[in-house]
Amino acid sequence: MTHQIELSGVNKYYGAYHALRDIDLKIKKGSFVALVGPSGCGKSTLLRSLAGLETISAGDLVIAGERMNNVPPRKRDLAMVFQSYALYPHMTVEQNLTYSLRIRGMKKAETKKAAEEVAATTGLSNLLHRYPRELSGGQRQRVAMSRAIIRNPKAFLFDEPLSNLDAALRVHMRKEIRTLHDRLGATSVYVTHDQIEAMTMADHVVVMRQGVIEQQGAPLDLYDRPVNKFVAGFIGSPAMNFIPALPGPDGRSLILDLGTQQVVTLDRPVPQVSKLIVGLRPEHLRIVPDHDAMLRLPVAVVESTGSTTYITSATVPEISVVVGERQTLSHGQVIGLSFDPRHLHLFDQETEQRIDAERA
Ligand SMILES: Nc1ncnc2c1ncn2[C@@H]1O[C@H](COP(=O)(O)OP(=O)(O)OP(=O)(O)O)[C@@H](O)[C@H]1O
Repeated sequence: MTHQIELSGVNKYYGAYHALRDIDLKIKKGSFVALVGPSGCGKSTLLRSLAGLETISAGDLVIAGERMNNVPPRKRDLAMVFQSYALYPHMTVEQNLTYSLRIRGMKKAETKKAAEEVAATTGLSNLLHRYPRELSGGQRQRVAMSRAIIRNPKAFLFDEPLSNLDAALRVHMRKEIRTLHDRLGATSVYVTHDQIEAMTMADHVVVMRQGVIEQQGAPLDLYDRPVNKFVAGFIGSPAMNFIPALPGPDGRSLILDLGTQQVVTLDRPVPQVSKLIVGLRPEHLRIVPDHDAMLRLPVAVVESTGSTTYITSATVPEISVVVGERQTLSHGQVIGLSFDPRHLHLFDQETEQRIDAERA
């Protein structure tokens, strides 16, 4: 069996509110899947439905080949890791780790051995006798994960586990969770609203909006070929620039509306849709001498972090540009920009769906 978890036609209502709409999702054994989307899109509801903390209203949920729609959470054999670590404060790390084994009647000697084994994997061997209040945020997070690992579940379900941690620790824990996942050969489902977290940790990213899966696939496939304007704007940081445009009369150019009109000529036919949106990622724009420029924009703001310069144009819509080199630019100065036409994305302004030039 290659799929550890399969959802087909899953719908969830909270009263009249339709929180999950026709969800089809297949999660391969051993894969790391991230559910990502803005607040309220339904990602926690989906995760909680897998865990059995919510009952689905329609559709099928199959885990390791068994239909699980009405199976209670403890019989699903999944382990949930929350952002609030939910550790028992009056228990040591070892007692926290072995609690679930003890209530199932496992002998003391065996639970001790199991705790030591897991602690060796997660780097907690020296901390087994401490209480949660004696641990750092990262260590508590590791205890929470170890407590899930010790149960040897069919899959790990993570609900925004890193959102309480500071930025540096979050980056560190990202790597730690991914390394653990690889070492254990586990199946993991990870909820986050942070697209960078999703892109860097997961093999398969599921982008949700208003209870619907908008797109799913390998992280870089979503970046390279977003199916609509929503996914295009959600994946990538800083966000993709969107410019209203009309097809030019020669069939190979676009008339961009940046307050003033600017015409760019492409290497391919432009789809003859009455109104388009052009998508250009900030990192795909280059500053070039005026005679090579495809676009000319006045500069509004220049911010430099040392390694990277962020430029914002004084146009409507604003255009963001990210370059590696340092720039000495002044407010109001006009810069020439160029880009590889392969990096240009086109969307129908009406439907906001991607349009491919080949289909024109
Ligand atoms: N028990 C409930 N009763 C009614 N509506 C609910 C309930 N739980 C969640 N919802 C609604 O369902 C929608 C999806 O909620 P969910 O918690 O899954 O979103 P989310 O994507 O995880 O958001 P966040 O990132 O803010 O946690 C929201 O509009 C929420 O208000």
